[in-house]
Amino acid sequence: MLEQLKQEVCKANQGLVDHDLVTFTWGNVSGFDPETELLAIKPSGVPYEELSPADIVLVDLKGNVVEGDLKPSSDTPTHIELYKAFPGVRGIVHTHSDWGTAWAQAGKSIPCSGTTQADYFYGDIPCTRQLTKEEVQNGYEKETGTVIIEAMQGKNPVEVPGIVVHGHAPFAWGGSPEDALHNAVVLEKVAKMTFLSYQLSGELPLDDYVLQKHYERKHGENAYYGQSK
Ligand SMILES: O=C(CO)[C@@H](O)[C@H](O)COP(=O)(O)O
Repeated sequence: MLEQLKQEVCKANQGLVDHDLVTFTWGNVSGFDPETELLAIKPSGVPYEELSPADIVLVDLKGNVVEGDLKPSSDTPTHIELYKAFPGVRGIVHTHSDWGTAWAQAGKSIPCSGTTQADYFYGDIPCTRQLTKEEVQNGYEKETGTVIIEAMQGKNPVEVPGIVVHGHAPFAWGGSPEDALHNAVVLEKVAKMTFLSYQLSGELPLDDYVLQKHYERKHGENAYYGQSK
C-alpha cells in the first residue's frame, strides 16, 4: 500500500512539471495513508526529473521520518497540519504557479466568475490572511497550515479544494495525489482566466444558481459529467 502511494506521489510531483506549475523545485506533492497515518512526500530540493518512488519520504503526523534517506519537503509541516484538519483529504499540492501566486501576493481571493471554476470550486477560491511575525518566528511552514485552516472555517474541503496563502502561493488538495494535482491545475487555470476577464470587464461574479448547477454537474449524487452512471 505504501509502495503504491510512493509511486503515486512520485508521479504527481513529476506532473507538476508536465502541467507547467513549477519553476526549479518550487513545489511539492504528498499523499496520505489513513491506515498507517503516514504521509508520503517529495524530498526537499530534489529535481523532479531525478525523482524516483524510492526517494519519496514517509513521515508520521508528528513530523518524524519513518522511511527514507532524504530530508522531506521543507513544506512538510504545512501538509501535516492540513491532513490533521481535513480528514478526507488524501493528497496535497503546493506550488508557486504564476497566476495563483499573483493572487496570493495581492492578498485577493479568486472570485467564481465562470463555469470553469464552478465545475471544481463551489464558489470563490479563498485567500488567507498574512502570517504574523510571531507566527513566522513560531515556524513558518506549520503556521502556514494554521492560516489555511482558519480561512477554511465553515467551508468543505471537498467543495473548496484549494486556497491561496497571502504573501506566499497556492495549496490544493483532493482525494488522492492525482486528484490534488488536478485541482492545482484548475486553480492555476482559473487564476489566469479570472485575471484576464477582470482586465476586460471588471469583477463579474457568476450567478449563484448557475454556480450551483455547474458544480453539481461533476459533484454529488446527481453528477452526470463524463461516463459515470
Ligand atoms: O518556498 C518554496 C519555494 O520558494 C517551496 O515551495 C520550495 O521550493 C519547495 O521546497 P521543497 O519541497 O523542495 O523543500
